Amino acid sequence: MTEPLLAVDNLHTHFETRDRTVHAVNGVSFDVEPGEVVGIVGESGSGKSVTARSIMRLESPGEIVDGSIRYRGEELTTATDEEIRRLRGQDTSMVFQDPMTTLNPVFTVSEQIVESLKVHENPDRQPLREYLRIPLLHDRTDWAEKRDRVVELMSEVGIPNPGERLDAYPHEFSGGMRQRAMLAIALASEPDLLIADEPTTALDVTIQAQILQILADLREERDMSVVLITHDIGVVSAVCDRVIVMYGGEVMETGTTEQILTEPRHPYTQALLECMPQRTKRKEPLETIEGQVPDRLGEVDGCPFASRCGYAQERCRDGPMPVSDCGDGQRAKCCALDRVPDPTREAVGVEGSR
Ligand SMILES: Nc1ncnc2c1ncn2[C@@H]1O[C@H](COP(=O)(O)OP(=O)(O)OP(=O)(O)O)[C@@H](O)[C@H]1O
Repeated sequence: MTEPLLAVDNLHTHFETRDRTVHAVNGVSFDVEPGEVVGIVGESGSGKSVTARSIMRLESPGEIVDGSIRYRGEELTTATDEEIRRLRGQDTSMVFQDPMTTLNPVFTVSEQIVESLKVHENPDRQPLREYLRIPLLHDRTDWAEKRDRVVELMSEVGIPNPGERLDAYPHEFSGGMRQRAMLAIALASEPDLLIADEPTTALDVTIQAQILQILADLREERDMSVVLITHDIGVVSAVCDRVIVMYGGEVMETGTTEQILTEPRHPYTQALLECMPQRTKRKEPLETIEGQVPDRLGEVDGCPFASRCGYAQERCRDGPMPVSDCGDGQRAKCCALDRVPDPTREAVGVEGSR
């Protein structure tokens, strides 16, 4: 069997706060194959961003305390700073929800794309502390030779008339254009894996659809893998091949996008789907999941969703939950599956459930 591009295995990332340890990521495992788009979905606070940042080794002030992250078979949890710089400069890129906090306001967008091209050529230019802020340009000598590539990248991400926008600063771009600019910067390093953390959350639905289409096109054209993080399960249906549903720092369910959207087995996935605006009739109030995401992550015995779950019973509050194989690669971490309605059986009118 060939090695996946990315293999996350039993990852635990903790934050030490003044009075306790936050188990933000609590035993997360998943793979990403070359050219695959994997969505990580869950409510706010479920551990999606910390998982993504741990993969990029940007978990600080958190700490990876257990588990493994392998990229092309290379272990990242024990990698040196130099190896991590090389990974970020040449193999993986990340885009964040708010481009304004990542773009440097005092340099033009095109200069920042050039900087990313230079980091790709020489990853040692990129000290860790500079990663989240685009490093200052010390010289502009390569500008002329890089100009054509910048125009190409800007047009690839749908920035209209890129040749006329080379002198534009981030504040002269709209929100959607800034997110495209961030994508161009991320793509300049020709990554095989792009991690996009809520890239469309701040955008209106039309622009959101355009950015998702760009991601889908890029995957086709570049055979790039994407990990797309979103709290909106509707977004995953647009581009993802596979979906990982997270809650309370743990993976609740995984499956193909079709399995998750049409045959969800875990009560949490079913509840998330019921809350989708697309599934609510017009004029009816939006559904919500009762209760709150647990704030004492990792300190609850049993399933973190048990306190909000309509199917929970005594054994759900005791010990680690089993992961059940639901068939065709779909897996759910739940000990009450025999009580949860099975949408596949309901659809054909079969009594009872698996
Ligand atoms: N610097 C930090 N110090 C302490 N706890 C943190 C820190 N960063 C994140 N956490 C905690 O880790 C948990 C997971 O956070 P994370 O940001 O990964 O959630 P998320 O699913 O991405 O939600 P959101 O979409 O709101 O970012 C949360 O309980 C959060 O409060």
